[in-house]
Amino acid sequence: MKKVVAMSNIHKRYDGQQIETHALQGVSLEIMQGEFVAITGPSGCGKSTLLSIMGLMDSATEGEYHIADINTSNLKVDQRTQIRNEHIGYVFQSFNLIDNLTVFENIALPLEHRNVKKTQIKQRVEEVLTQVDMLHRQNYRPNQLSGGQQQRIAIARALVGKPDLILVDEPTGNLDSKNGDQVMLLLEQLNKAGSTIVMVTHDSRYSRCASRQIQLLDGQIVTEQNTMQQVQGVA
Ligand SMILES: Nc1ncnc2c1ncn2[C@@H]1O[C@H](COP(=O)(O)OP(=O)(O)OP(=O)(O)O)[C@@H](O)[C@H]1O
Repeated sequence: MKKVVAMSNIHKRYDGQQIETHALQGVSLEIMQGEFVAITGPSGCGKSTLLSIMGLMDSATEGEYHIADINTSNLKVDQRTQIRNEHIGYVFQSFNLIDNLTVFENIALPLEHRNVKKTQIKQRVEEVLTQVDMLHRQNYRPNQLSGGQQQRIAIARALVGKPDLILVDEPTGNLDSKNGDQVMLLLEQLNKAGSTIVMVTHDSRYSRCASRQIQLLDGQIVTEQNTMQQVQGVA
């Protein structure tokens, strides 16, 4: 199995005007291809900071981070952007879709940035729309869809470039429980089909859907466990 994430002794310090926050304090972590990892822990423990560093949206102050065997420590900004575009897909709590583009155009965007041919874009976008069961809404705009449907489109957009890693930040935070359950079920299906997923969640019902749970406290990993059981009402 390929190692997708390898973090070694990651620290993150934020310099405030008067105080420095030591948000991550020596996190070491490996994630293998095909895993579904949930990161949990109380507010302020460093979950979003860890996800941002994993997603190359922010840099560690100290430590080494390899994604798909690429050492990210000394990359230039444009190299980081390229690696982010090619290796990582994101799903955010607030969907982050572009309202004046159609569903199809939103999903096509990451492939257009890579200069993929139009015919290939059409084929791949239709493929992921079918996977999330939203092909019939391809000409809609995001504001014509329910929250759950918008999150499925955001998941399709994360999938379209066949990333090594899908990072998911509180995917059910803006959804009612029925739509939240459907989104979690979709993530489980994608993981079973081979996607490697790392998800931050406050919701212990959903974190148990992951095959591995990592709990953070005050910027450090305090417990890890494998969770094989499925959650009633979700699976
Ligand atoms: N840009 C920033 N500047 C200064 N401090 C920050 C910044 N971002 C986060 N922090 C601090 O770092 C710590 C970890 O924050 P982080 O957002 O990673 O926590 P979290 O576990 O995701 O919290 P939540 O569950 O509430 O979203 C907190 O003490 C926070 O105040």
